[in-house]
Amino acid sequence: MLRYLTAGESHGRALIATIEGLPAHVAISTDEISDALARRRLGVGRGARMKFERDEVTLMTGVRHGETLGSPIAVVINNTEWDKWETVMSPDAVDPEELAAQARSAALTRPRPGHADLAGMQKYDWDEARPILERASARETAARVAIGQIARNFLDQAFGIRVVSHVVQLGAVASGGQVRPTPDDQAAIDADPVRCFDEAVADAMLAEVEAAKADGDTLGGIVEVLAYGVPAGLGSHIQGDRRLDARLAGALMGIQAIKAVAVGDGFDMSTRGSLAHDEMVPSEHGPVRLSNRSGGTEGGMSTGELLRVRAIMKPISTVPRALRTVDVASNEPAQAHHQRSDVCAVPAAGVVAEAMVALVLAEVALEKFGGDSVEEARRNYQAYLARLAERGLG
Ligand SMILES: Cc1cc2nc3c(=O)[nH]c(=O)nc-3n(C[C@H](O)[C@H](O)[C@H](O)COP(=O)(O)O)c2cc1C
Ligand SMILES: C=C(O[C@@H]1CC(C(=O)O)=C[C@@H](OP(=O)(O)O)[C@H]1O)C(=O)O
Repeated sequence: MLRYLTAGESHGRALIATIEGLPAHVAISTDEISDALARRRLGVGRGARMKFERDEVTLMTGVRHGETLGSPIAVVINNTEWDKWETVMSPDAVDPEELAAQARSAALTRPRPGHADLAGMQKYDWDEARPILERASARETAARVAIGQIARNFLDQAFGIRVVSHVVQLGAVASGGQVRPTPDDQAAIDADPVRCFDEAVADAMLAEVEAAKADGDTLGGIVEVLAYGVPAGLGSHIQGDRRLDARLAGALMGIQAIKAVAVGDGFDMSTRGSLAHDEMVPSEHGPVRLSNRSGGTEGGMSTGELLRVRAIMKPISTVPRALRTVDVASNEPAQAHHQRSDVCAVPAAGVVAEAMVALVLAEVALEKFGGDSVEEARRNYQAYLARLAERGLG
């Protein structure tokens, strides 16, 4: 069983992620995790914080001499800005006068539309938004990307499964969707300021971000994650919560600001059956599908075709042209708090989505193949492939 959790506040001392259930001998290094975290900072449209803050990674437990031990892994990402927040975010009680002297400690009583602020203040009994926004912030996604990288290495080393993402829509500018990168294109995608692989629209997407910025507005979009090398038979039809499509959707919807997920042709599938399904014909290796509209899952199981999922991100909630809200201290109309913010984080959301897809795939692959070492997982996987071939089904 694969289990993972993150902890940490946006301006706290550190983010922490733990993951348990990965086998022994997954090759992983601190540098690889740091590189993954650097990728999450990519993309035009991110705010000032991306420039001055660094992700300082320490692999605390579960890894020795570049290999996982099979024991719980704990990763810490230190917040390099901690000295500025030490009083405001102190775990222990602080001198009230010292706290009041800090501009950062001002009570946030004007909840920002689109954020967790108001619902969190209602639910957790707080008079201001700081105790809520600190954990609701997508700063937390750094912790997921860190453990997602270990899951990625496991998938690649045991099964040759590789994940890549690209931006397919930014604001009103959409790629035709037919230009699909492979994992070998990752460097080229990351080099593009909007992480778009479709040269025909990349410049227009960039212009869309600049226009939103000039207007004091923010921008949403759509990312697509592709997983290559996924064998048929991961996930299951036998219970809703075991379905691969349901687990992918849950994991992607669990990312801040993701408001819809489409598996395969997703929202375009409400048409005729003859236009929606993937016909099969015989081949010397068994049945092959003539198309992949399903996006690589049928009946909650992987089909062996390219896994293709999309996540729809809403525009950044903190809009520079501040939105109307209510000051809950006075119940008077007010403008929402705004200090700084990303204009667009869709390119970064793609990197987070890759991590979540990798974690789900690692989970279902371990359910199917088990294994306490990478070698054992690989052997079990190869035995399964051999059995499919023996039956003329793969
Ligand atoms: C990578 C990433 C960066 C984000 N950066 C910001 C930001 O700078 N400002 C902001 O208002 N929201 C940002 N968000 C979105 C908020 O975290 C999110 O909208 C908020 O927590 C409310 O959650 P919900 O949108 O899922 O309801 C970001 C989201 C992601 C995935
Ligand atoms: C720090 C990160 O993202 C933050 C996510 C975020 C939000 O509200 O989600 C708001 C911004 O932070 P702040 O409110 O402090 O300016 C982003 O910078 C990060 O991704 O590492």
